[in-house]
Amino acid sequence: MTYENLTLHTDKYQINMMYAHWIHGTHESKAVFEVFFRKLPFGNGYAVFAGLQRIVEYVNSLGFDDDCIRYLQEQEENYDPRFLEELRSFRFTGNLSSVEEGTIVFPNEPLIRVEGKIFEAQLLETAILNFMNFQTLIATKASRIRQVAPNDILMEFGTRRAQEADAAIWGARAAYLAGFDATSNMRAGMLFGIPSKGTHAHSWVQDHDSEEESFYRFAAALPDQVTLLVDTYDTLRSGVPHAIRVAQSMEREGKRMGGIRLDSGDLAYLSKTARTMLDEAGLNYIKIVASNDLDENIMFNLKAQGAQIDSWGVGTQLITAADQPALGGVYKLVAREKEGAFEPVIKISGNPEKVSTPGVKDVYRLVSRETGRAEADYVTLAGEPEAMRGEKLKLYDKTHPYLYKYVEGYDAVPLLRPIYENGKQVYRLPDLDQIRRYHRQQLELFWPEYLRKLNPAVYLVDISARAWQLKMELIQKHTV
Ligand SMILES: Nc1ncnc2c1ncn2[C@@H]1O[C@H](COP(=O)(O)OP(=O)(O)OP(=O)(O)O)[C@@H](O)[C@H]1O
Ligand SMILES: O=P(O)(O)OC[C@H]1O[C@H](OP(=O)(O)OP(=O)(O)O)[C@H](O)[C@@H]1O
Ligand SMILES: O=C(O)c1cccnc1
Repeated sequence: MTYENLTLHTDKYQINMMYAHWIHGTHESKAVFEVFFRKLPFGNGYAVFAGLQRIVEYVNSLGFDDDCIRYLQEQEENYDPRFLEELRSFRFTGNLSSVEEGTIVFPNEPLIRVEGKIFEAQLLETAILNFMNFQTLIATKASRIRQVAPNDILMEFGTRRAQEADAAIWGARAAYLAGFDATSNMRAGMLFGIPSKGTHAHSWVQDHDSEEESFYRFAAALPDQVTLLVDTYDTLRSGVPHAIRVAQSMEREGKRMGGIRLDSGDLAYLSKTARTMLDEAGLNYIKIVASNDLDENIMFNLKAQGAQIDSWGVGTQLITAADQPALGGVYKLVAREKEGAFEPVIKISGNPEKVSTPGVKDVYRLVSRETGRAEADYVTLAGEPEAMRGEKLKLYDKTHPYLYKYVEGYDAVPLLRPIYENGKQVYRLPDLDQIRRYHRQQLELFWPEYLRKLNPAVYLVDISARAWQLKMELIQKHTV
């Protein structure tokens, strides 16, 4: 059963709302939705935005074909056949702006803005959140892992534990854009141009009469930079000595072994002892690769213990974002068309964090000209001129308004880029290596205090006085 069309990759309630709009003749009226998340994952100080390429591919491929129409007809007898006929000509004709992949992002700022016919904008919610939430989560996890091993080789090994095939390949891509060096997934390598890397499994060793024979045969087949897994029987008594013998015999043929891999036991002790054994045998060029349920915390600990690990294979914990398996990004209506103009709308909640910020918004990163570092992100109503003109701004902490700071002498970098205008794609998707470079530049914009893994400083995301005023007015309007 393969069916690639993603048009019905949405919740039924979206189609029901589309239908109800169609019934009442309001389906062509315009609306604006914004995507944001409220809380950073993993206790991290920032998130790494990802998912845009998938969103663009999805929007470009939208189309209700015969199978979709037939299914909708069968599923819901209320749907008028004329509505279903109209779906056949459905395509996205609106505007979509988004933060670029690899951008460092924070809670409560617009990351994607969709402006279009309500009929169209409503359908997109589920898929956009699905792609953005997952990929941003994995990119953020990968970025944390990169932080603890800034100079080592990082390999993504997660496919066998991923939540199915799409998660494996898009997760591999997210990991790469946030700083991993390679993936073991060949399809992700082929589709996205990610370097692929691999060693061998225990089965290779088990499938031979002896470990040593298995090493010789593997090295003979793949002499160029071969990495041997040394923990099948006894790492220090058998695996490492056998690998050393094979490496020495390779040297006699003018070849060099790439590495050994440790996949169990005390990785600090084993790597240090293996390093000494390799060095004493004159094989200091052989790298040590580690794997086994690694994450940024274990890696940090291993480094603190002086582990001699050059290269890390990280699977389950990364690809499943095991310590926080979902990012809570949301897609909220911020304005609707009324009598030909956009009217801001709000969602009130007993939980102050869940009260939405009404109105069509922009977001700027205020980068100090003096230090080259980001001072704050500034969320405005669309078109507010002060930040764009570089005027002195007073930024408040909205929970504790007595806390404020002035910023001036900054460049206001708009974070939302036009991706679609009137349904036409106006953004050229960068290639993955450009995104990786851009992500590295993004990291350099931030003081290390915001980037540290544990208890990072909270970066200021401020909303303009006008946006705040509008929010207060709408809260009052709806609560009296
Ligand atoms: N020195 C260390 N300090 C902290 N954690 C470590 C250290 N060495 C290994 N670990 C981690 O401890 C966890 C448990 O390893 P465990 O001992 O269960 O593996 P194992 O039993 O040796 O191997 P396996 O069960 O996969 O064959 C793994 O996540 C591993 O990465
Ligand atoms: O541990 P992860 O971070 O997910 O990395 C991938 C793991 O997959 C492989 O073994 P597999 O899990 O298939 O078998 P094992 O647990 O017996 O080593 C590999 O040896 C790693 O241990
Ligand atoms: O190449 C490897 O060593 C590898 C790949 C996937 C999972 N575990 C290990």
